[in-house]
Amino acid sequence: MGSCTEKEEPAKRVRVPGPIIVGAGPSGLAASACLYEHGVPSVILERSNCIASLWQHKTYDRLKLHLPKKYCALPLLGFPEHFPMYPTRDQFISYMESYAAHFSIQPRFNQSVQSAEFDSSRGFWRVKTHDLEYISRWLIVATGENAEPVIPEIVGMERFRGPIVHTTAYKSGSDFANQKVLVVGCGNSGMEVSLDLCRHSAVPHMVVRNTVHVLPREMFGFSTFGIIMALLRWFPLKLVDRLLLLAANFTIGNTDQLGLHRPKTGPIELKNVTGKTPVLDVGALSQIKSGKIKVMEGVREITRNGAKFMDGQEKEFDSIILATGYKSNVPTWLKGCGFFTKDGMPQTPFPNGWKGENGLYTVGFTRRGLLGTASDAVRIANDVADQWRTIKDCCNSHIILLKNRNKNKLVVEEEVDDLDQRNINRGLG
Ligand SMILES: Cc1cc2nc3c(=O)[nH]c(=O)nc-3n(C[C@H](O)[C@H](O)[C@H](O)COP(=O)(O)OP(=O)(O)OC[C@H]3O[C@@H](n4cnc5c(N)ncnc54)[C@H](O)[C@@H]3O)c2cc1C
Ligand SMILES: NC(=O)C1=CN([C@@H]2O[C@H](COP(=O)(O)OP(=O)(O)OC[C@H]3O[C@@H](n4cnc5c(N)ncnc54)[C@H](OP(=O)(O)O)[C@@H]3O)[C@@H](O)[C@H]2O)C=CC1
Ligand SMILES: O=C(O)C(=O)Cc1c[nH]c2ccccc12
Repeated sequence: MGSCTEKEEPAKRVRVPGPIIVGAGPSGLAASACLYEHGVPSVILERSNCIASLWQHKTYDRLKLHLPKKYCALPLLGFPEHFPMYPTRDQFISYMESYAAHFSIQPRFNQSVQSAEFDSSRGFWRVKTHDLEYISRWLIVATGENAEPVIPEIVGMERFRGPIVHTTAYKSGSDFANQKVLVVGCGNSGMEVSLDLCRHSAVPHMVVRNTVHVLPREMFGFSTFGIIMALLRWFPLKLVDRLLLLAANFTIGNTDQLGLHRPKTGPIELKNVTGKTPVLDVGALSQIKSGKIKVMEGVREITRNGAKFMDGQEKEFDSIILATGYKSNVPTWLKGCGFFTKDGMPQTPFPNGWKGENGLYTVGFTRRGLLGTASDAVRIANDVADQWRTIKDCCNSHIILLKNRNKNKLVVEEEVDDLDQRNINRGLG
């Protein structure tokens, strides 16, 4: 038994000359690669045992990118030519693996960051995991907008006799074959999971409690996202939204009759303002039209055998899938810093949310998918590289002078001299 008076062992300290990056998803890898290109070493700390863990561990088998690959490429190295326009999950993971290998990125796995705090007296960040404390002048937050599942509290949930799983744990409809399944949520996950369930002879009932924009993934032979990007170059946002909705009405018809009512705000304006992604339909809509996916109003309560709905209906279900989205986890570990909202998103909106104070940066919090990640990563690397060069030049010519005059400024520089740069690039071996 441990006693309260027992002294805690001080954590072993690792001095990192370049930035510490938290998270080895696409954003962390992109930031590290861009820094590497500038000759700046970095260390990535990842809680999981692999890169792109969201994609490897928390997504379903049938997942494909829903934007064309050219809009999902990370900086400096694109997708292989032979990949299809919409790469599969496995192809995306293989792209991430080659990306990391190409830029010699070797994250430190099983290093879940428990706290990070700026030590203003020393001028550096202290980043703690269960066994180590990392120290650096720069901290790059790359833990993502999807770090944790959102699990709503629905009345009666504890009573339900069947399984309740979030989409992060959903792999395939084969686990639900011939079942009646309640899918809570109608974002891209809810739609795609419902479609997958149909393909495994399950009967999905999808809860649509609110308004939702559904757009076809392609219109007139072009990707809808490509059309959006092209229109945005020429026209104001509101006009682009109106054109988009005209075209969507023409191609998929009025979704109102299906119980899918559109928000008053257009799809791209809504995405920019709230982060709510429009559904890019890959087949769910035709299953809704044919009645194979049943659209339900909001859930009033979960019962032992099923659910009661707002419109008074009651139905039995074998399983419940929560397609209720994700949230950031930054507030749980980043301490004493007002840069993030209580929801773990940067206070400053895009495109200026990538840089905070005291060497703090964020990559992948733009609500603009992998395009946003790429834009952040390039900016961060340019900014850090400028400081890196200044420090190096300064250090080379004035090292003795500085050592005597300003000890604080030298903390990082002494470490640069101490550590073997090649090892650092490779995640400290
Ligand atoms: C199902 C799905 C499909 C998507 N499809 C597309 C698409 O087609 N196109 C597009 O542009 N965008 C898409 N997105 C949005 C976005 O591009 C992806 O979520 C992308 O993975 C974001 O990359 P990221 O590195 O910012 O975050 P993540 O991929 O979530 O990576 C963050 C990493 O940080 C780690 N981490 C979290 N907390 C800690 C901690 N405390 N300590 C250490 N490590 C930590 C996590 O384990 C994870 O590995 C999709 C999102 C989802 C959920
Ligand atoms: N192929 C691809 O590339 C895919 C991409 N994605 C992306 O992943 C991200 C996350 O998507 P997703 O997982 O769908 O999450 P979203 O946040 O987009 O959607 C969550 C859904 O759950 C609903 N919801 C939340 N709580 C409740 C509740 N208590 N009762 C009823 N409904 C509830 C929301 O409704 P409300 O609007 O009323 O809050 C919304 O419909 C998005 O950016 C998406 O584009 C996801 C899947 C596939
Ligand atoms: O899939 C996502 O989460 C994305 O954020 C990709 C994305 C960025 N901007 C968009 C506009 C319309 C549809 C998807 C996206």
